Amino acid sequence: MLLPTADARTVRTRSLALLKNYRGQLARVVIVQALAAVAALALPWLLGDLVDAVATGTTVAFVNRLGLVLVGVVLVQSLLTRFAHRDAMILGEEIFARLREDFLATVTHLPLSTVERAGTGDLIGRTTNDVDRIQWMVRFGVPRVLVTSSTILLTVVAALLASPVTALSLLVGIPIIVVAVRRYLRVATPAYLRNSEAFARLNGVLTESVEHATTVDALGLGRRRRRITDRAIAEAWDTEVVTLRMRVSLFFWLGVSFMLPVAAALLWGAWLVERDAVTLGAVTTIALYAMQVRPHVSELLFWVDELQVALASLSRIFGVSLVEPDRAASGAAPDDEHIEARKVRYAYRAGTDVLHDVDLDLVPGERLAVVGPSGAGKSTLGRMLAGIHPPTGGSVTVGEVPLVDLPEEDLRSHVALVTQEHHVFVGTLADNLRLARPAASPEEMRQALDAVDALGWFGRLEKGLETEVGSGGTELTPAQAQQVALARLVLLDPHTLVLDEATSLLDPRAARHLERSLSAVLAGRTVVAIAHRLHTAHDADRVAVVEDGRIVELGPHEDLVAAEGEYAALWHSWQQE
Ligand SMILES: Nc1ncnc2c1ncn2[C@@H]1O[C@H](COP(=O)(O)OP(=O)(O)OP(=O)(O)O)[C@@H](O)[C@H]1O
Repeated sequence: MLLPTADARTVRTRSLALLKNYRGQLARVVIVQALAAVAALALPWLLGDLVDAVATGTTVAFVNRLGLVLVGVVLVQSLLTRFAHRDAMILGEEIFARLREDFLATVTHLPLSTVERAGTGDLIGRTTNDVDRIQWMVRFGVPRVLVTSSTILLTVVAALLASPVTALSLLVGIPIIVVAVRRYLRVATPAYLRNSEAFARLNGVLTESVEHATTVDALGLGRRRRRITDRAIAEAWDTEVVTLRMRVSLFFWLGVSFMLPVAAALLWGAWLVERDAVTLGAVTTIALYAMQVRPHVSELLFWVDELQVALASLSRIFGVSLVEPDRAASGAAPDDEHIEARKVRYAYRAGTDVLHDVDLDLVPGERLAVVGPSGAGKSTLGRMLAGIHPPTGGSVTVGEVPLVDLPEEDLRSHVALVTQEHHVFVGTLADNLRLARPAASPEEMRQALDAVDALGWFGRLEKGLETEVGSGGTELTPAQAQQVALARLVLLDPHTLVLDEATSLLDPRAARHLERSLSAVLAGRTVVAIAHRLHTAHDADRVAVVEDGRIVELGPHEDLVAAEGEYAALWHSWQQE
């Protein structure tokens, strides 16, 4: 199931709402551009006057004066055009920045379960390809559409003012444009969608072959992969031919419609001049306007085409904000640190519960180990206890308030999940630590690193907290990355921690060192440890045995061993290993 896409109406209302924030700037761009266009329109007008003056007889001084005025007009027009372009580009950048920030805020608050169900590929496609397409449209398209449409409008108005009868010739291309563009728009969007889908498939096939080249080689799949690739290329080729044919036909008819007004202005003008209905100068003016408006109409239509692609991307981008939130802060505040799960059920897919009415009462300050066979539901229970997903049934509460009723930032100050994924974000070490507590002082961050036994390597960093880390910066080892994550927990300071296989992926030496760091972090907190090595269970205050989504045994290690049940069997077999 993919993330939703917004319908045309939503795209329209959201785009207008976005543009509304820039009403002032938009008006400024249009006004400056209109002034530039008026200056540009003065040229044909003055040239028309010149032709008339020469035709009826005039002085050299008049021609010189008009020449000077023409130079002045060109200068003013260039200056105004420059300002109009600059303002339009700044506006484009600001609109795009706003769109991107809003989108990022939405994406980072998406319910995890929805992203997991949709697959990260869809979201990544939207945050990269679609954002790029919009960027192109907003940065260059929006300013150019403003510029070209205001120029076209003013040219037509100026032509009508200069000589209404002759200006009629400008309209002859319109029926052809309307028919060609309407036909094109009808087929363009589905054709472009098919085209991008075909290229996405081709990309997938190529990436798969390259990424798994050794497997392809080992199993002798070369010929088969080539056949699949050829098919994908053929499909991409076919869709590309369709879109190209579409464009060639469109641009042929547009070319005709652009040339037609110039020819019409000359023929119609000549006919009118012969009958003394208009002057030669008026015909010159209109013919020049017809020439002048051509590139603008052509550019506007180019952007109309690009707009189709951008609108498809916008509907995918706005679609992300249509995802229903999986929680809403109720405003209730927990009055203690007691976490309790009551009749918790959870289904990743509707109708297939992986947890069945789980009850668990955590004693504040205790260490609880969760053990059980693979796929029993341990991690899912851990995620429920940390408030990552809202349960499908039942509730997990802290101080009687459901975890999912707390604002996200409050939730993390109560309970946090520690997994083996420790991403180091691009930025400084301080940026990475402040993710947990934005207001943390350098001293607090240093103390947090000290608490997790990281001062050794930290002391060797020349720039200390200001060291750039993450991809492209100083490379941190997996153990160091994990210590940064643990230092973040110290800063976050939740009273309860859920550890999911926190140290299992590291080599034993690093793991022992990290366990020391970890125990410093765990001191004084309630801890739920999802245990894969039973010695964690042995050291815990209580052990919960999960099987098929149920807690089947719960109690201290000694009691469970004495009871000779599931846990005792696991314990004995682990000891024998
Ligand atoms: N994101 C997911 N989407 C769909 N099903 C899932 C997802 N994550 C887990 N499951 C399923 O839920 C059940 C419980 O999985 P869970 O990871 O909670 O078990 P576990 O006891 O932690 O297993 P392990 O020790 O192997 O990690 C399994 O059947 C698993 O296939």
